Amino acid sequence: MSVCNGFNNHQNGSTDTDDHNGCSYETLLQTAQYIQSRIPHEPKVGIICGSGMGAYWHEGSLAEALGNKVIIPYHDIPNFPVSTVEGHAGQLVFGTLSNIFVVCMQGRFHYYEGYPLWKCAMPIRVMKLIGVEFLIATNAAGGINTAFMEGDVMLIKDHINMMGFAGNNPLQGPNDNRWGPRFPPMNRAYDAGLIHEAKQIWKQEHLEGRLFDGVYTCLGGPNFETVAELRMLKLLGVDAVGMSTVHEVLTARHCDMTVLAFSLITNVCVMDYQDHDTMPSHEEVMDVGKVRQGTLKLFVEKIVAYIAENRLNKK
Ligand SMILES: O=P(O)(O)O[C@@H]1C[C@H](O)[C@@H](CO)O1
Ligand code: HPA
Repeated sequence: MSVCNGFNNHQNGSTDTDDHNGCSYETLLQTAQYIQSRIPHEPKVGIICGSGMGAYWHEGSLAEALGNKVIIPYHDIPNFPVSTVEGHAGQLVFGTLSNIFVVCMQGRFHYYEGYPLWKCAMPIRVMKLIGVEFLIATNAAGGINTAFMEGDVMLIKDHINMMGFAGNNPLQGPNDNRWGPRFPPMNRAYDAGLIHEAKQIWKQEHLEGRLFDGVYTCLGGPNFETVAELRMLKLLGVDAVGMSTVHEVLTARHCDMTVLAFSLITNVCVMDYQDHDTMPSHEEVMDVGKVRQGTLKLFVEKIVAYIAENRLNKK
């Protein structure tokens, strides 16, 4: 058995960050085989439940709503990282949603936790190996677009890979063609058809609140941004800023998954020096997530139903 460095695994407990391309295809096959031995079906849709969408085991979360659940804590999964963010449940939850078998990542991995980007995104490759074709990634983000208010939802139509500008990319290092090509295109990272359908669903279901689309960027965190940084991001065309998702989407597109992603705007970014009272906090992020999780749960459920009826087996 090849043991991969850099994981809090059962074998070595090490956190070596040098091994930047992480685990080999063969090692992740072992991870996938462990998971497959615990579940009754292949999930075709993977859902990342971020801070805005029940990363916590709150009653009423999407993961809790799955039928015939199989729950696998991350710490039981060979080669998997463990969640360290306050409140993140840290488990894969399998089960039925809209009559198909799906997997929810309840809690994700962030760069600021000390994990390199390839490791933050490694669960995407595991999802691929167990059968996932469609990824729905959700996150909490700060609203930079001045039209945005707390509680709004932004479908991600594109991203700016700020960390990539600095040479930090989950795909760096040797490329294994079994995952995907050395130079993957990213101009259609977010599926335009799914974005269109998601907007239709929001309207048809009369979901509560406002839905936008826009450009997301991920910074390394863990600090929230300075006023000058936010102003710079605004100039660059960023609508919402967070600390995740981009590296997951790069990894998912590299292995040819279809991606839909959205941000819950949990706070309006403080863009001027006169505002002495407003300060973002993780507590606020969790609170807004809790308030909005019922609506987002319904949203995702309907999107999954659409995928099941119209997109599965048609890729
Ligand atoms: O996991 P996501 O991207 O939803 O979480 C955001 C970014 C930080 O982890 C956290 C800040 O409160 O929320
Ligand atoms: N900045 C970065 N990440 C975030 C924010 C923010 O304002 N809100 C929630 N996640």
